[in-house]
Amino acid sequence: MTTTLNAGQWRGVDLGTRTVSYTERDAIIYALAVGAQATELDLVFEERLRVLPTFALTLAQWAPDELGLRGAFDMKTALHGSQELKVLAPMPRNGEITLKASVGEVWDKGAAAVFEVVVESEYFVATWSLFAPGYGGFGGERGPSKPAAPVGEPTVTTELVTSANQTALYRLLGDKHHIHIDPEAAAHIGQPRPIMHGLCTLAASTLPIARELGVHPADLVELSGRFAAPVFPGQSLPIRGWQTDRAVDFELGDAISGARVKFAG
Ligand SMILES: C/C=C/C(=O)SCCNC(=O)CCNC(=O)[C@H](O)C(C)(C)COP(=O)(O)OP(=O)(O)OC[C@H]1O[C@@H](n2cnc3c(N)ncnc32)[C@H](O)[C@@H]1OP(=O)(O)O
Repeated sequence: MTTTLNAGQWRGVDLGTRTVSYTERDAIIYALAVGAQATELDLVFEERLRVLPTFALTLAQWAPDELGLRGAFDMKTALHGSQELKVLAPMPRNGEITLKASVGEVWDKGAAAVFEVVVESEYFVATWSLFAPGYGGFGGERGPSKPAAPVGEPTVTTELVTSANQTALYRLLGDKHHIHIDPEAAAHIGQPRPIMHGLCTLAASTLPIARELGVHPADLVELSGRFAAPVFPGQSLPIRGWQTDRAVDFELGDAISGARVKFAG
């Protein structure tokens, strides 16, 4: 461990403000990386482009990375545990966004610490939860427990089909952690081969759900979910959802639990 602070002392630390820029090309590559089809012109054609709100999360990847770089946890063993996104306004097709990041709560799970990183902008507020084995035991609060399993039969059933090349494409948007591309780095966290980015899997799940509901995926206004088990590129997983109006509580196989997506309208 490279830090002199215990995990709990990172609570509330300011991680800085950055202005990031992107083009239509970035937003289209992102849409393809989370499973948009060539026929979904609103997602892949500059002239009709609507930016997927989850694209914002790739622009903010520097924030959880900044906490790791400052030495709060070992970036080679920490995993993305869960994510929340609240959309405040639609993203422009291109331009600049200013993002302000800070550490939220730090939960003490005994064998691990869970660090929350909160990113705020005029377009969205997002919270990353990073699961850091070996950093618990600092005498902090345990925080939220596992989400309750949904009750009753699902009202939305569909499937997430991932492709063998998906992480190789998704990483070009900014999350270049080696566990998603390098078998040696994956082996270091006990995985037989590179694993999907949690944010790619979570965002990709919202496209088949939107198709089932007959809504536009760019109308997403809320998204959250816990990464319960790794997903491998090329895997297909069932989505089981429970719909209330334009919101769906869902789980993705055994990989994402306690998830929720809500669309405007
Ligand atoms: C930089 C990396 C970027 C990435 O994108 S990585 C890819 C996406 N992420 C993943 O693939 C992670 C998949 N999830 C897992 O492999 C496992 O899931 C974990 C290793 C994260 C945890 O599993 P285990 O060590 O067996 O933990 P437990 O015994 O189930 O729970 C211990 C406490 O930790 C809380 N917890 C478990 N999982 C998570 C999570 N994903 N996010 C936040 N908290 C978590 C529980 O609730 C519980 O605490 P309570 O006893 O208080 O209930």
